[in-house]
This record gives sequence, C-alpha cells and structure tokens, in this order.
Amino acid sequence: MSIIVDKISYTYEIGTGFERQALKEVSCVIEKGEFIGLIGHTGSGKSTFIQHLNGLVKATSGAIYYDGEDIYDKDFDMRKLRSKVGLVFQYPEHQLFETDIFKDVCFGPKNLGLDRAETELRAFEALRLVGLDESLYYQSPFDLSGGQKRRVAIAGVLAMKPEVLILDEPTAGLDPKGRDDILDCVKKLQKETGITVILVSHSMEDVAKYVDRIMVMNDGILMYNGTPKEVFAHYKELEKIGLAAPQVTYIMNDLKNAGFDVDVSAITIEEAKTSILKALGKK
Ligand SMILES: Nc1ncnc2c1ncn2[C@@H]1O[C@H](COP(=O)(O)OP(=O)(O)OP(=O)(O)O)[C@@H](O)[C@H]1O
Repeated sequence: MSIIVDKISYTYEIGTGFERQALKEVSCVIEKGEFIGLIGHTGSGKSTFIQHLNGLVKATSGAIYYDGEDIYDKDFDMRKLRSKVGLVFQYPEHQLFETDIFKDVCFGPKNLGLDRAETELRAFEALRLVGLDESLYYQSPFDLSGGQKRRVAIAGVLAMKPEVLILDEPTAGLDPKGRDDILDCVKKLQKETGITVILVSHSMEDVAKYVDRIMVMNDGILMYNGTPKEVFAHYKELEKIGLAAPQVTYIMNDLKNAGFDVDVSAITIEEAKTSILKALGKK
C-alpha cells in the first residue's frame, strides 16, 4: 500500500461569492504501516484533505495515486478505494444506531456482501482490537461511556479490513484519561495489525508521543512534513500559526538558552528527564 498525493488543490463553492480555496498544491507520500499525525488549527484544511484520500471529495486540480493507480482514472474502482481507506469521522458515536454493539460492528462487513460467518468473525476481531470487553458486545451502544462508544465506532470501520485507518479528531470531547486510552488503543492496534494510521488533531501535545511523522497544515498548505523532532524544531514558527509544540520542547529550549547542555529534541518527559540529569552530571 502506498498513496502518492501530487499537488492537489481544492476550492469549495467555485464560482459563487463563497468561493474558498481549502487546499493549495498539497503533495506527500504515505507508506504502508506509517502512523501519521495530521495537525492544523481550525479551518486549515485537514478534513478536506482526508476526504480526498478515500475519494469522497475530488481535487479541483492535481492527482492521487493509490498503489500506483490514478484514482481519478475513469476505470478506477472508487468503491474498492472506500473500503481500503477507512474514515472515522468526528464524533463517530453519533452514527451508532443498531440495538446492540455487535450488530453495529457487523453492519459494514454485511453491507460488503460477506456471509454471516465471515461478518461475525470480522466483528469479533475488530472488537477485540479496540479492547472492548466481551461482556458488552450484546448491550445497547447507548449505555456505554463516550470513550467506549467511540471504540465501537472505530471497530465498525476496522471490520471492513481497511489498509488505511483515518481518524478525524478521535479524542474530541473526551477527558484526559479517555484521550490517553483511545490513543493507546489506536497505537496498540496499529502495531498489532501493521495498518497505516492517519490521526487528525489540532494538538501537537496529544499526538507527539504516538506518531512517526507529523504533517502540519496551515491555511490549505502542507507547511511541515517530518518526524516529530524535525517538526518541533520549528516551534517558534508553529507558535506564529497558533500551534504550540509540546511543553517539553519549551522547557528544553529554555534550559539550553540558560546555558544547560540539554537535548532540545527530547519529546517525552522520560527523554527530557534523562537529558537533564545527564546535563547535571548525574546518572
Ligand atoms: N462545505 C464547505 N463549503 C464551503 N467551505 C468549506 C466547506 N467545508 C470547509 N470549508 C472551508 O474550507 C476550509 C478548510 O476547512 P476544513 O474543514 O478542511 O478544515 P479543518 O482543518 O478540518 O478544520 P476543523 O479542525 O475545524 O475540522 C475552511 O476555511 C472552511 O471554512
């Protein structure tokens, strides 16, 4: 699996007074098994971008290649693309509707035309991957906590066996514990299945310790695209566009400026602690 995005631009409401260019010549490559954080403030173009990846929105100009195939070619199978690139929208729990959790997760594979045995096998596997306790499978989704409902919604997409899982703000509206639980769960299932994950967020702090690569969108432009360490090195520029780097980045840079020989690229508290102790001459 690979996705090549070649200079895509997208304008909403072309030719009306409300015309708005949401993407400006965005190019990038997404490889199998990557865990990518797509970051940007409100209105920067994140949602528009991810909807291009499964063909829900068609670029005004530019091209997208999925496994080398041009998705805008007239013979390209868009339905297949949609089953390969699973998109979990913001607040996906609002789309749960079946009488029990298991039925809800079965809905997607059943719709793909799979037989009952295969459908149920996939539902069990998906529910296991999101770490939902078996005792809950036959309960109404409406009796669950916010975080649990969201897991059911993610399981519903996983049951379609996508190659790419895109999550739009999966932590929105959850408390800090619920936020960590969901992200830990996504990281775990990503490791176990090798699926490619694109996680949309407006918080660097949230995604820093989970992702391999960060793509920063600003006003429709892909401004940075690199490892968290590479991207956070631009913390001053990020601040100018309303995106704060993780707090650790600020502490380490302040210490460096105060004359301590610390590693400014530390991202986690653990890395920072090790570097500070070393600079202080302790083990
Ligand atoms: N259906 C639409 N019609 C017109 N303009 C739109 C539409 N959807 C989005 N836009 C505009 O396109 C730009 C990019 O929006 P988009 O939703 O992609 O940003 P975002 O980064 O996902 O924001 P958020 O974090 O709020 O979801 C914004 O200026 C937005 O107002």
